[in-house]
Amino acid sequence: MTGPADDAPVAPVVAARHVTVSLGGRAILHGVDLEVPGGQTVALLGANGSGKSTLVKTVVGLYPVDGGRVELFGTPLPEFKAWQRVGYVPQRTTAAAGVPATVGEVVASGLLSPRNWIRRRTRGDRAAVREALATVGMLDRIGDPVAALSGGQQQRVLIARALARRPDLLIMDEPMAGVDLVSQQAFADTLEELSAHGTTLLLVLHELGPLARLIDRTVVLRAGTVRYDGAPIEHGEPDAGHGHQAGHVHVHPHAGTAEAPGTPELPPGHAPVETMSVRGARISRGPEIPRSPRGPESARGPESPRISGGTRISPIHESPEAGPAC
Ligand SMILES: Nc1ncnc2c1ncn2[C@@H]1O[C@H](COP(=O)(O)OP(=O)(O)OP(=O)(O)O)[C@@H](O)[C@H]1O
Repeated sequence: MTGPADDAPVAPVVAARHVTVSLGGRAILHGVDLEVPGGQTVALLGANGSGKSTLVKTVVGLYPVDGGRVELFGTPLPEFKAWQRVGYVPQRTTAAAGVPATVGEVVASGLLSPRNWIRRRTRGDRAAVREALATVGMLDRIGDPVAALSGGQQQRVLIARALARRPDLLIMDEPMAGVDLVSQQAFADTLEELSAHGTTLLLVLHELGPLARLIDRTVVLRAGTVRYDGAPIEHGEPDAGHGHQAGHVHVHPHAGTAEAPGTPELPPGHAPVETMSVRGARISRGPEIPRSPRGPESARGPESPRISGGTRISPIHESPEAGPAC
């Protein structure tokens, strides 16, 4: 029998509702709406300066909102405490940051919050670190100083740092930047495995590239507003090279269904899709096509399967201000 709880709507993992953000006295985001249901993989695209990093930083609580609100797993951000469920890899800086730490230490730091920084590592922590490093193909470098790694390898260490806490939501800001092609493919495989286990992925990208096969949906920002939200498209830059008007966006080949009759309407609250080209044809609206096998209910609970079924780490309880691993 189906009880009332079974019928209860499942909250999106990420919900930004009419979010407005100002930085340095300038409005950067202008009423952005974004909902990411559990298990979905969303690419956030847009030109330089369109507000992608600002949006994801706002989602993880690094920037305050002027207006609107953000919810994670159905909880308004000011009350959100389950940061162990969230992994965040910022736009590439450096994993070394002048600190003479080893790869293993940097990854292990992702398991700690400011409140438990000096607690001893448990066996479960060590297993989580090793598993995360194996996932990004860096386990053999666990004892090396991060400063000795290439930029791409440092990026993989930062990704492992986020993976170590086995997040239900993983947000990454341009994770492919500076990563060589072979590593990009390996990284795409890693994300695919995470996604298959129900991890929700929000990825800031300039183009889909090797991640194209994973992407369920693309959202394009322009000048701090959502200009496209729908089927995967390769990139959200104006396409001068193809003779279309500036502002048109290209549809990824997988999005061919956008041409099909009976194209579903965008859900309420989503920005209308601007005119775009689909294999040479012009359409004015694109469907949102979430991958069906993983519905919202697939957002994992605490006992859901993890990257490879390894030893689980103890949950680390953090204060709301502690923020995600980043
Ligand atoms: N801390 C800040 N203070 C003031 N302005 C900022 C700050 N951070 C970003 N901005 C401005 O906000 C706008 C959006 O920047 P943001 O980094 O979010 O864009 P982006 O789409 O991520 O760009 P990119 O692809 O180049 O990383 C830009 O005009 C940028 O100069």
